[in-house]
Amino acid sequence: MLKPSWRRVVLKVGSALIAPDQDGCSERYLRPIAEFIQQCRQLNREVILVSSGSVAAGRHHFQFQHQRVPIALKRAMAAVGQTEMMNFWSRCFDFPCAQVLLTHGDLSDRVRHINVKNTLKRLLDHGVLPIVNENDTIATDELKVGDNDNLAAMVASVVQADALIICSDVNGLYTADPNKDPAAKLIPEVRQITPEIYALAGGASSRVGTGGMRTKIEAAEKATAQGVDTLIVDGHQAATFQCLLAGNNPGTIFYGQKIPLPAKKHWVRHTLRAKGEIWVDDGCVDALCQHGASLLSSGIVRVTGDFAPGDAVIVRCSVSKRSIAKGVSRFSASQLFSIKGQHSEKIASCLGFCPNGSNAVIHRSEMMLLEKL
Ligand SMILES: Nc1ncnc2c1ncn2[C@@H]1O[C@H](COP(=O)(O)OP(=O)(O)O)[C@@H](O)[C@H]1O
Ligand SMILES: N[C@@H](CCC(=O)OP(=O)(O)O)C(=O)O
Repeated sequence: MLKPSWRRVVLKVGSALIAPDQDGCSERYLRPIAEFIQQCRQLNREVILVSSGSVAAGRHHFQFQHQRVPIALKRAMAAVGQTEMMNFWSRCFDFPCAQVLLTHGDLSDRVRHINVKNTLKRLLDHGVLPIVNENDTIATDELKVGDNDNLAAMVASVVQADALIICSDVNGLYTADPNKDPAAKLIPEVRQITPEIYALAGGASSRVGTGGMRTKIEAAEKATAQGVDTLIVDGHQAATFQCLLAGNNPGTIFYGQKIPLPAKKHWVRHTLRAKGEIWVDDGCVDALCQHGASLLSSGIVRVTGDFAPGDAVIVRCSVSKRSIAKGVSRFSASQLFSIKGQHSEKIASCLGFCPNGSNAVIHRSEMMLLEKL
């Protein structure tokens, strides 16, 4: 059941709905989705659309028969398909649409992240429908989110949505891929995303989808951590949208956590990518996990990777090798190499300066424990 009070929703539409025949955009499934968006707005509910499909929509302009498309050609397909897709959506509405193309780099840089947030807010305030996609034409592997399920979850966090609705070609999470296992059963509700839930997910079975069920569960984990209810629904069926408008769940609902993660911690945990690892001793693991302490240099045994101050890192136990926490390091890898194992008072003499006036290597406000020990 959807919360009756929801006011702002992120709606993600997969490629198989935009260009089901890989022959340009098709109206077949988009009309009922467009009507749903219109009806939401009439009910004073704000919608942010995350639309996949630039590659699938642009593909027919290129003479290329193989299934595996080279990346340079994919970028070109995305460039032409994105305009077709935007034109298509714009024609569905009598209010303005705005194209918002993002990469992971835009969401992991704090200033650009805030710019994205402010722009989306202004668009919503002025009645414009934001239509978000990954900037596939320029995104490199390091800068890419890689799939629009995770991108939609990051957007839901940026705009503090009440719900994330992922429209797919399947009506929810099943006990196994229903396209492969006819005995698979729909799971209508998920309260906790555990490794067992991830184990149910297979890859994409359509020729156009990216990521399959796994990326949808990752998206649900990101969104629910910030209190956002997440639904996976079948975007092929007009009845799906009537059901949603009536406040019912037509597929699988992952319930938002009752105590959402604070925004900064959520960003560290679910948006930033770790650039290295800090290996710590048992005493340090205990201080972090049992006493909520900040990470100090004295507990550090080893540092791997190349990171700068402000980059995210994984904290790992040097004995069990388990990942303990993720946080923002206030020191670079090379600085930590000089101060590892040293008491905090020695930092200034080891480095010749104290880089940021603080002794914590990772302050507890910028660190997330990854598992309960
Ligand atoms: N446990 C599962 N439950 C439902 N679908 C699954 C599962 N495992 C794998 N899938 C596959 O995931 C597909 C949806 O993902 P994908 O093709 O990436 O769609 P989209 O374009 O909507 O993102 C389904 O068509 C289904 O074949
Ligand atoms: N950004 C890509 C879509 C990536 C993606 O996640 O696709 P899908 O699995 O169909 O939602 C595009 O517009 O072609």
